[in-house]
Amino acid sequence: MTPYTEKLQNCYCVPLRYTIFVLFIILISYFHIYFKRKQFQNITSKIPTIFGLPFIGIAYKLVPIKRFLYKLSACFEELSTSTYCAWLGTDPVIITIDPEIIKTIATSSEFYNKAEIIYNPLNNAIRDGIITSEVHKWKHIRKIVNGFFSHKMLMSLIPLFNHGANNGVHRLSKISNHGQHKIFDLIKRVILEISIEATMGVDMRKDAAENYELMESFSFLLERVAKDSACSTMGLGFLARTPSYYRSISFLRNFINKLIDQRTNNNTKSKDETCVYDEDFGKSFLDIALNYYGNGQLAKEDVIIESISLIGASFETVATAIYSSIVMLAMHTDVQERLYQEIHKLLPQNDIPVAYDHLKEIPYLDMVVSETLRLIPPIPLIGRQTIHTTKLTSELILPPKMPVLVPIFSLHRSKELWGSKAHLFNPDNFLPENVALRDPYIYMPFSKGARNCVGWRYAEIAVRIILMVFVRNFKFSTTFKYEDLRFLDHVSLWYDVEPKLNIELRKV
Ligand code: HEM
Repeated sequence: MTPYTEKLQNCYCVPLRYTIFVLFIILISYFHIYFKRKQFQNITSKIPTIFGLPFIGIAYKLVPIKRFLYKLSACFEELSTSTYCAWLGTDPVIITIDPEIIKTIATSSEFYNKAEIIYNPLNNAIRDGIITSEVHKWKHIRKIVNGFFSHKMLMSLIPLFNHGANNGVHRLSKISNHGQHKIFDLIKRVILEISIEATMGVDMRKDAAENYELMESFSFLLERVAKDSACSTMGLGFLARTPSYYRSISFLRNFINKLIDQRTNNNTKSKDETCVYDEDFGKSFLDIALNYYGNGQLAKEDVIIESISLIGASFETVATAIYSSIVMLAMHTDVQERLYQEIHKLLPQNDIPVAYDHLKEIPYLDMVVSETLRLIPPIPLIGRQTIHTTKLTSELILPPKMPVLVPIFSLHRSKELWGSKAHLFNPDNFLPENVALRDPYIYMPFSKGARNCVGWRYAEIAVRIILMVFVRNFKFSTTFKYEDLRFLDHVSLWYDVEPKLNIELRKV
């Protein structure tokens, strides 16, 4: 072979080898997709299915996160269905707002596990805690955590909720009567302080700077986890796990570790000075958890993880519920006036603390809060997955580990389920006679069944007490239009643009 022909051969052979290699990869991928789709044919042939693009499915439609909730909702209307299957990455998921199916996944022990496809990013950040853990570990932890939410414990927190509410009034007063303000951060701070006092038994108000960093770390982490979820379906989750993401995790862990050490030291003293409770009443979650740690039923790592889980799960959700209720009242001043009258009649003097019995005599507040949680559910999307092969409906048999997602946001706004005015704020939706007519599984801000929100009673009491104190002190208004509200899924629900509010101090 002459040097010329050898050069010519090399010149053609290298691209040819690459072409064959690429064709081979395409062929393998084609067969992979073909067999994967065939494997799920007994599901995809029975319900409307969106296959999307090979390997990423419809994941590209869900990024940016701004469109995520709205896209999920739109598919129900486009496909005229209450249950559809969509390929997210290389796996199919069932997405449903069908109350019958929701009842099955909420109540059947076959669906106790959380859907890995959406919870893995949270599990990466807060390893194997109550929110994401698999059924065996979850049962053990849930039993321990349930202890913190007994009636007696919740009653012991009422002075703390009142104290936190008054603290909020003090801070809001400083910006009242001075134009429109963003107040979500202020509310989040107040609620974070309450959450930490309740769960850790430590007064956080003294350490404002650390408190702020803590709030920022939680919020940043939730935002990263949401991005991780969206990108992971395309295999790009690592893009969300930046150095700041790891710094936030380590900041939170160190913070909780420090509190645990502080608390363990204090517990050895005869009288605990940092504990904010009356000794006759309950203890903090940390006290209970440390007890289990002491007798070997919980590892220290579990105490750290469950503490982060409880603070994380409680503070953004409760803050969002309170802030959203205020936004709704500011946008619907007739509702606000009626609510004020109800509260004023019950508690004519501003300095009387709200007691548990007062909460039984505020039906209109109950309706306002329920309607707010319908339109603006702080957790907009949940998901479970099968443990074994399981019958979901008479037609659908699901293989193990098949995820079923419930977009609570879409469920609560479905015109099929809530009527043509489903998108509008109307507390009358929660008049007892209207509630009695509805399927209970079309409303689930706290989820339902054994794996529902463990803190729902805590949340209901805290939100009501704080709102009563705020509404009796201030009149809220805004120029922001209800129709312009848009929401994002950052694990918890976020406002795309936060409405500014006018806060007017009421004359007593
Ligand atoms: C308005 C406030 C709240 C709302 C709307 C809310 C909503 C929810 C929802 C929908 C779930 C189910 C999540 C899922 O299935 O993935 C959940 C779970 C959970 N929530 Fe809440 N939550 C609120 C407040 C709280 C509070 C105050 C705490 C604790 C103090 C808390 C602790 C938890 C925990 C630990 C779980 C996981 C339970 C388990 O898997 O066993 N939440 N919450």
